Amino acid sequence: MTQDELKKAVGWAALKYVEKDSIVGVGTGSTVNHFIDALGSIKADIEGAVASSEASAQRLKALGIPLLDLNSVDQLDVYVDGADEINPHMEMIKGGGAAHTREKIVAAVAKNFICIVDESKLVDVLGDFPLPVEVIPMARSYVARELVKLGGDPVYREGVVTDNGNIILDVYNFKIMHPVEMEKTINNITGVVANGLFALRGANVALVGTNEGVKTIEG
Ligand SMILES: O=C(CO)[C@H](O)[C@H](O)COP(=O)(O)O
Repeated sequence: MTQDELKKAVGWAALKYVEKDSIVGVGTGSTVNHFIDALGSIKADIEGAVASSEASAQRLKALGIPLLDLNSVDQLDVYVDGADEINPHMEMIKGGGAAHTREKIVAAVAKNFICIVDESKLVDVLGDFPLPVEVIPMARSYVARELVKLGGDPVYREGVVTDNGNIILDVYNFKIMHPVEMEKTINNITGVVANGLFALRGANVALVGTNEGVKTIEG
């Protein structure tokens, strides 16, 4: 199977976590795009969706799925999203699509985070994928210097402006042995909006697309 076929398989498999008449938290990315297509097939059975990005919102809207503002929702049953890396502790790196800040916010409101990935995203130690950090534009150089002090090599993602009007630094060469501590440390740098580590709030379930079928890992 191609990587996109594996993504499609997990996108559709995630439907089984969607409760009737519920509001669904929806992530961002090429794997989630398959989940959005799947959600379109049951749109009459759900109340609507909360999107973690403008891109996902557009896609949901195009399929006629009602969009809700997160501020009007107390709790979501599920949040479904992809990841750039996931380790055996269900900790992730996200933000390859520059959407991780809103993804963290929507995930925070959800009881269960269902992570949908193809098997290339499974790792033992996070950090081969450069860690995305969303930064207030005027703090770019200061934050970059602080990230160098932590041992990373930050690179400005040219031409990318997040949905929140900020910039992204991708940090190379971190071997992230202690994701929770690293997530807190980077978030404490003044000027950082959010980093792409999802360790304080990891996934509850991972659906992994493999050539042998979709595997379910529970956290
Ligand atoms: O965090 C994300 C976007 O900010 C995505 O979930 C992550 O980049 C995975 O994307 P894809 O499903 O396209 O491989």
